Amino acid sequence: MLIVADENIPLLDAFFESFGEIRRVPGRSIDRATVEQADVLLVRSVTNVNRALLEGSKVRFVGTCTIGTDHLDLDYFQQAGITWSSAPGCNARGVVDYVLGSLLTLAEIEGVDLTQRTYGIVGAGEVGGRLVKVLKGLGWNVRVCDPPRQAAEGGDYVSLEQIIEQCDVISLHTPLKKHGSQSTWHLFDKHRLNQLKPGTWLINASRGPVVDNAALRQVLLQREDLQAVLDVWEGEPEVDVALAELCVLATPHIAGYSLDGKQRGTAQIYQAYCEFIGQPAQVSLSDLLPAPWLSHVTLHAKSDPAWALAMLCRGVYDPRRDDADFRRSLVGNVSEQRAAFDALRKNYPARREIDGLQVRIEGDSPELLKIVAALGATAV
Ligand SMILES: NC(=O)c1ccc[n+]([C@@H]2O[C@H](COP(=O)([O-])OP(=O)(O)OC[C@H]3O[C@@H](n4cnc5c(N)ncnc54)[C@H](O)[C@@H]3O)[C@@H](O)[C@H]2O)c1
Ligand SMILES: O=C(O)[C@H](O)[C@H](O)COP(=O)(O)O
Repeated sequence: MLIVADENIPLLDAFFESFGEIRRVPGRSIDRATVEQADVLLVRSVTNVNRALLEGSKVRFVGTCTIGTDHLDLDYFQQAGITWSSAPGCNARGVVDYVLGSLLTLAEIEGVDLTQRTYGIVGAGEVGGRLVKVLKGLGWNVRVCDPPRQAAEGGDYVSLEQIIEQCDVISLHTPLKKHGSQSTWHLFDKHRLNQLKPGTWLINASRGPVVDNAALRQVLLQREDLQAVLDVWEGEPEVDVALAELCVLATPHIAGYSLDGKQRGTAQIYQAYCEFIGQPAQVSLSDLLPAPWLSHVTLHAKSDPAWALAMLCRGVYDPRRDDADFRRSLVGNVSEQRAAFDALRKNYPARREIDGLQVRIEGDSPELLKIVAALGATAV
């Protein structure tokens, strides 16, 4: 049996070698000829998997080791009888950590107290839902917009217009949907961007086209009060360099790139494949994932809560390094810039997740305990 896999998928041997031959290919080079003889195709988000790629091939199972599925033609899979799976939630924690790090950076630059801001989360699924829990756990003021969930479940949601009117910080966590009533293509278009409250911070770690990038560049040029953080770009790996230069933080689609999240993605696809072939899963991620790089921290009860929050988050992950690496790569011609975008992602340092921390508080501090609990870390 032949498994064709994106070379950037971690732990391929550990999870898949018992099933057959694994052929590793750069994700953007996977083409008809590469997959023709494959039984199984394992991808990440950079490979468009559709009729043009698969028709005439032997592929019967497609796994994407990612949360997003906008690169998969699911209607075609159904017509062609191809089983598929994604990895829901696998790297959601990494994105939450990225947003927390971005907020800390913005607060430092702007001299703002994060506890005094109102946060608008657009899309409250695996990523947005976890982010809401962390922010509410910190006692911060949060509004949530998720029309599909609101229609299905009811609950305490607001409209996008209310988010724009009421929030100082807007963080986007919707899937990219190009068509239909819940389309998120250019959800933030020129009109909505112009309506942002003075001083709004806009964070996009969902998919590039959820924000009209050309419009955002124009609006940022006209309105110095707005601050943007972009992890995802229209047309990536090519980015609008002028837009990147206007952002407070600019990163090459690495918000979810924790080691834990990437390995979890492979593990989830392995489990889905075992179900597909009717075999019990025999390999477990817990036997493979290394212990956290930073595990035990002791805080004195008298330490300042804002300092403690920043120290705990940044001790594990600080997006400023990714921003600096990315900015250094924004030189040269377009093909050099595209190559640099992919190289930064391929050679990404092994980063861990904040909820792997174990925190001891020396003395009595309900405020610090609240922070530890909100971050999902363990108080010991
Ligand atoms: N930058 C990264 O590294 C990174 C990492 C993980 C995920 N992502 C992106 O983030 C997206 C969200 O991830 P998730 O795991 O939370 O997905 P999810 O499917 O669990 O949740 C998405 C939520 O968005 C809601 N939604 C859909 N249309 C909406 C709209 N028009 N307005 C408001 N809400 C809407 C859905 O109802 C759902 O609750 C993924 O689809 C992926 O594209 C990016
Ligand atoms: O959808 C996802 O899971 C994320 O966007 C993921 O981080 C994408 O990573 P890639 O597949 O591009 O390596």
